[in-house]
Amino acid sequence: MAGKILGTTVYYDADCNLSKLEGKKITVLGYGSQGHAHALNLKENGMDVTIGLRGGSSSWKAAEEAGLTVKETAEAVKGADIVMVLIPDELQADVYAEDIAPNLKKGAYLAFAHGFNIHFGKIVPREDVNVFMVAPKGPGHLVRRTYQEGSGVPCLYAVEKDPSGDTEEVALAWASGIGGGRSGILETNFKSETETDLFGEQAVLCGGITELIKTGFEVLTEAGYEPVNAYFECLHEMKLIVDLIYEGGFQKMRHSISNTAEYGDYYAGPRVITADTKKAMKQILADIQSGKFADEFLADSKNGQKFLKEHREAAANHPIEPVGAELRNLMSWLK
Ligand SMILES: NC(=O)C1=CN([C@@H]2O[C@H](COP(=O)(O)OP(=O)(O)OC[C@H]3O[C@@H](n4cnc5c(N)ncnc54)[C@H](OP(=O)(O)O)[C@@H]3O)[C@@H](O)[C@H]2O)C=CC1
Ligand SMILES: CC[C@](O)(C(C)=O)C(=O)O
Ligand SMILES: [Mg+2]
Ligand SMILES: [Mg+2]
Repeated sequence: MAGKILGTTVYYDADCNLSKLEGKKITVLGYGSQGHAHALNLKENGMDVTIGLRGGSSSWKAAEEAGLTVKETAEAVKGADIVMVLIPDELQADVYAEDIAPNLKKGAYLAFAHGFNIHFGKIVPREDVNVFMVAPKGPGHLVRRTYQEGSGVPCLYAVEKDPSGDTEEVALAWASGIGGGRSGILETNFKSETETDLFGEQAVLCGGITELIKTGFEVLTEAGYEPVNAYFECLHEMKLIVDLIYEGGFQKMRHSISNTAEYGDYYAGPRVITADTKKAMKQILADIQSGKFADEFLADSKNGQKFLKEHREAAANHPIEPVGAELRNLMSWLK
């Protein structure tokens, strides 16, 4: 049953009322990482789900093959009781202005999996519209996979506007319907989710970890060591070590490694992540809080994603990638 964890309210399936979704027309915009997971999990929970996509979308066929009704965005929004916006953040404001706002019925629920556009004021819904967020704390493909396996990814939820008076119940039902209530649905607000999510992915989960792995790999290979050894030490074992931390904290991981490794951990870690690194992280957070990051990210999108595409290409051509591709061929369980 519902409770508090470290001051945050947490709900489970038993606290959620799926009937808040039953009989409602649900539209999920986008059939990508999050879109396919929300749509399929809700459909398997008996909900009436339509997918909205742009004409000619590469996702159209996959959604239809999964047994979902697919319509162009504006058509899919018309008559919907709940519209969950699961298209890329940088496109949402334009799609909202062109296809969603003119077709969103009075009193509808407008939902997001990340607070970016509401928090930074890029989307400002009408006063009659209920606005909530269900943000899974994990990639969409795991939202789907864990649901199929019988568990679920924990979700944050938040309510921004509640003219109907029951938006929190609808949000909790959504989070439960996609599997979040099996592990926990935690209350937050749009500001906190947006800023912590952006900080996490930039400084630690995506930006931080890939730079750490890449730099370690470069140091070893530039010193003449075999790329295979460098890959195992800096990338392959990362998952195994993080799995132990995930299961039982730093203590479980340090219990499992040798004393040599544990001594080296305390001896060298603070030389890699220094006071300067912390200072840089604080600046990253400040740029998120001020909206500087959001504006630069959106400007890059309007500029044909020049920054994103150049960096995507450079990363794909880094020497660690062919080494990984070859080594993963040895790992039959990854196929
Ligand atoms: N990825 C993740 O795991 C997480 C994402 N989120 C949030 O979820 C939201 C969706 O992200 P994510 O799942 O990564 O998105 P994806 O990039 O995976 O979604 C792409 C989908 O959106 C469709 N799409 C693109 N442009 C349009 C358009 N103009 N009109 C209609 N459909 C369009 C694409 O179709 P096509 O291009 O074929 O037309 C495709 O189906 C974001 O707010 C994100 O921050 C939150 C938590 C985790
Ligand atoms: C860590 C990246 C993420 O925030 C996520 C999967 O939670 C995202 O935006 O994709
Ligand atoms: Mg996230
Ligand atoms: Mg994110």
